[in-house]
Amino acid sequence: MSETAPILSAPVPSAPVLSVRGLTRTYDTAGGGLTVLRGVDLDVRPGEVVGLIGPSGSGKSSLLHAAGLLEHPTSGEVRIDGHEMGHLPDNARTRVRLGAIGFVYQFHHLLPEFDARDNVALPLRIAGVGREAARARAEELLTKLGLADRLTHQPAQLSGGERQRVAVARALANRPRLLLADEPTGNLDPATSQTVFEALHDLVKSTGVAALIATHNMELAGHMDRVFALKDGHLEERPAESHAY
Ligand SMILES: Nc1ncnc2c1ncn2[C@@H]1O[C@H](COP(=O)(O)OP(=O)(O)OP(=O)(O)O)[C@@H](O)[C@H]1O
Repeated sequence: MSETAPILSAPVPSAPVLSVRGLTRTYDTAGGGLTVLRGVDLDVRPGEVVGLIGPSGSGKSSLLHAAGLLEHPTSGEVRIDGHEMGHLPDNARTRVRLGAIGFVYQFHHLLPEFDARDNVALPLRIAGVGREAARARAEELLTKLGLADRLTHQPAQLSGGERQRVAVARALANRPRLLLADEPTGNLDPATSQTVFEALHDLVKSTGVAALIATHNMELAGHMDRVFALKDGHLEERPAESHAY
């Protein structure tokens, strides 16, 4: 597969990048069914940074996992670029996930034996991009993230904030349509969180990727385009400047 191979057929005109409708998620537990999502609707459009807040255990990760095609919801629809994902066979869902969706987690999950550039190039190499082209793309992204002088540093030689910026670059390497981030700054001090968020935010705006970011950081949530709180399994949009739980 080349870097430009289409992952999905053409986007449905004017469809959001991510569209979730009537999403429910019930886990089987020893104590019986545990329902954490009770009918979630959400759209995220190109270039939008949408925040997801809510107390621990409210279902933020569950929503991201369903939106990112890592898990099937119990019911409801997940559409990417207007295409319903629920009926796709697993190999097609995996292909969409690898090509159209980028993930950033609280912990960077970088490979310790690879330097920053090769960590970012890895998803491109997996997608079949040649070594030099993959490295060039990695350098371009790392430079945009202010890491031009850290290309050959291994993760252990980077600060926490630098590692998270490398993780952001890796998530965007394949030019995904959708970026999903689960507490991307949850492990960082407030000043570093701000730096990482600003870098991520600028890249979202300049690339037009659609971003959904789960966070406990209300300061950062205040800088997002829209913010939704998960409460009792439902999403409630929070008006600007009042992103409180
Ligand atoms: N595989 C699973 N099996 C059973 N219960 C689960 C499973 N995954 C999550 N849960 C439960 O579902 C609820 C929601 O979990 P989830 O991780 O989505 O919340 P969260 O809002 O992301 O929390 P946090 O902010 O702490 O990361 C929690 O009560 C959790 O224990």
